[in-house]
Parts: sequence; structure tokens; C-alpha cells
Amino acid sequence: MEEMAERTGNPRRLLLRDFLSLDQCKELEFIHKSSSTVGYRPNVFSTTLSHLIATNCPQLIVPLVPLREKLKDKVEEFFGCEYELCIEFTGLVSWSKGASIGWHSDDNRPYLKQRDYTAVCYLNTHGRSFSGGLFHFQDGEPKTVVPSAGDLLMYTADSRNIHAVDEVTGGERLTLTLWFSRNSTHDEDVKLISRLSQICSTAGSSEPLSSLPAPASSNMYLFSRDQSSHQELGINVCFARILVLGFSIYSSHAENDLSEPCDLLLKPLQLTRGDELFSYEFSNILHALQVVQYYFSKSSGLPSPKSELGPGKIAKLSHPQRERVDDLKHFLVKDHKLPWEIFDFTSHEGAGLLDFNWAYFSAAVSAWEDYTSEKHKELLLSMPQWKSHQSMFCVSFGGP
Ligand SMILES: O=C(O)CCC(=O)C(=O)O
Ligand SMILES: [Fe+2]
Repeated sequence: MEEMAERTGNPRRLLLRDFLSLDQCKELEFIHKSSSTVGYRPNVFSTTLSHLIATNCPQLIVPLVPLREKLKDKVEEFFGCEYELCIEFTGLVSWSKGASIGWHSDDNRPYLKQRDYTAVCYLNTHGRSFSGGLFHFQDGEPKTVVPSAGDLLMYTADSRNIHAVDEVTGGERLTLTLWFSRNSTHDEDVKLISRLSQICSTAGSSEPLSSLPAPASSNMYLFSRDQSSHQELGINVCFARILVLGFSIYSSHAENDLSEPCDLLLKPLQLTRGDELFSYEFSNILHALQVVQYYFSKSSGLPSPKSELGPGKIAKLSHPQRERVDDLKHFLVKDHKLPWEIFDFTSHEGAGLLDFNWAYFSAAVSAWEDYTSEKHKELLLSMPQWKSHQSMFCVSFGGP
């Protein structure tokens, strides 16, 4: 642990090693890579809690709740806050090749003045998952922070902490970023709980799997190399992530014309790999992406499938089916190199990730369902307490 308090006056920053475990980092990576949208700055992708709610995945907030709580406690303790802070914003943020930010403080806009403290948790490691992307403070120690999975950097959001981040030159740099405020009118929990109450009261509480992911509007997933360039050259980032992991998509939908190929991603579809078609029907691209990301996040930790893959689970693509797969890919990805340019992990994470086994994948479909319904149950059990406290916190369900 390194403490970087000023000799006199209030502390201004702290770098804490191994604040999160690698398993926690992996779980957050799964959530981000299966839910992210195109962010506000070029080559940045983000997953906010309100977006998880809006895409009918409120259960994915559950793993974040204890981590937010632990972070807030740490920030309050280190900065010696006399009263409780509120969390103004929580986001999973990833930066791809080309993303960077120049010298700034985090409260440097009139509408950001409520931000008092920043916490950045690094979820992956420089040199392993990405290159570039070093963090620098303009003055004081530490001068440079080399992101390493599990480390936490916290600092006051004011001009005592002017900082910048070098351009990412490859891979995908991932963080969990929170801002804290002393001003409780900026508490994100209040807004989130109000939206959660709306969807949790309309959903049948005994039917956890009514919570299949529902993609947001297509433009939120549309990435283009240069944001001013022609929209048609943009790609859907959910589809791009599926492609770089070695899959493609088969849609049996009746529409023969591909004038709105993006709409096909909102309908039931199947996954293909090479010339093989997986029989399971996913309800839409976001559902397929979640299972794919779940499989890769668990790559070695999935329980061994109980039996060999049953008959009929995998079929060879017929010639016309193959053509449909290729046509869809063609229509959705005009710029063929782009998915690999933005989500180029193979040069960093290594090709080992691409070892693939359908029996394990098939087991991942049900493991994902179990994970989803377990988190969903936790959410529903927590809601009454969250509502009455207007705050999201760890509710213990232990017996008396
Ligand atoms: O990701 C980081 O290391 C810091 C990013 C940053 O400065 C910001 O989002 O304001
Ligand atoms: Fe910043």
C-alpha cells in the first residue's frame, strides 16, 4: 500500500494494490463486454447501471453492489469524510486503440462541479490486455500509474489532481470508474431505484427468466471509425464482439431482403462457428452475446459437461444457410477489418482464448441461465430494503 498524502493539509490521492480480486475483475469484464454501448468520446465504450436496467438486465447490477459499497467506504475513510458521500456515477468503461484523454481535473465543467472524489479500479493489466493507456498526474507522486488488474486509484476530483491518460495503442483497457459527491441531490441510487421499482413491479416476481436481455436502440451500439464518417460504415458493437470471438450469426427470419439487417439482430437468431450451426435459438443479439461472453469469462472454470453433446445440437450449415450467414455479415460489416481493429485482443490475451468446445459452450448456456436467475432473485429480495433506504447496499439474506 502506498499513501500519497500531502505532508500538511488534506490527503489528495491514494493508489491501493489488489483492492479487487481477479475473479471480481473477470466478472465485471463479463458484464461490460456483454452490455457496453458506444461512449461519448472516440473509441470509448461504456456500461452504466441505468443502461443495464434499460436493457432488461437489472440483475447485472447485483455483482456491482458490494464493490461500490466497499469503494465508498474506502474513499470516505481515506479522505476522512465527516459525512456520508453519495455515489454520483458508476460506470464500466473500456478504451480501444486510439482512445486517450489530455490534462484535466474531473470536475472541470460547470455541470461536473458536484464531483468531489474519483475512484478508478483497473480491471485488466497493461502489457497483457492492452498497450499504451498509462495514467499520469501532472505533479506529485505517484507520477505515473501503470494499470494492473485489481488496483484502485482514488483522488480528489479538483484541480489538485490534474491528470491525463496516454493513447491506447492496442487491446482494450478496462476500468470501473466511480464519482462521489457530498451533495446528496446527485445520488445516482435514488434515480436507479426508481427505475428498478418500475421494472420489478411489472415483471412477474416468480419468473426470473422473464429477464432476457433486450437491446437498446441500434444507434447506441453503432461504432464508426470516425464519428463524422458515413453511418453506413459503422458496425454494431455486439455483432463485432461476437465476430472477433470466432462466431457468426444465422437468422432464419422470413425477411428475405436485408434492407434493415440491424433489425434482424433484435429477433431470434442462432450462432455459427466455421461451418457449424448451434441449434439453440437466442432471443436476440444481446442474449447471444451475454452467453458468448459468459463462456469465455469462465473458459477454464465451467463445470465439465455432464455428457457428450447430445445429437442434433450442432448441424452442418447447408449451402443456402451459409450464404445467409455470409450475406448478413456482409451487410452488417461493410468495413471488414474494423471489428478486429477495435476489439483486437488476440495480440494481447493470446490465441488460447479461442480454444473452443461446443459441449462446454452448451453447458455455458445453462450455467448462464442459472447465474442470471440467481442474481435476479437476489435483486428481488434486496429491492424492498433498497426502496426504503433509497440506497443500494448488500442485504444479507442469512437466517435469523
Ligand atoms: O481511466 C483512467 O485511468 C482515468 C480516466 C479519466 O481520467 C477520466 O475518465 O476522467
Ligand atoms: Fe479524469
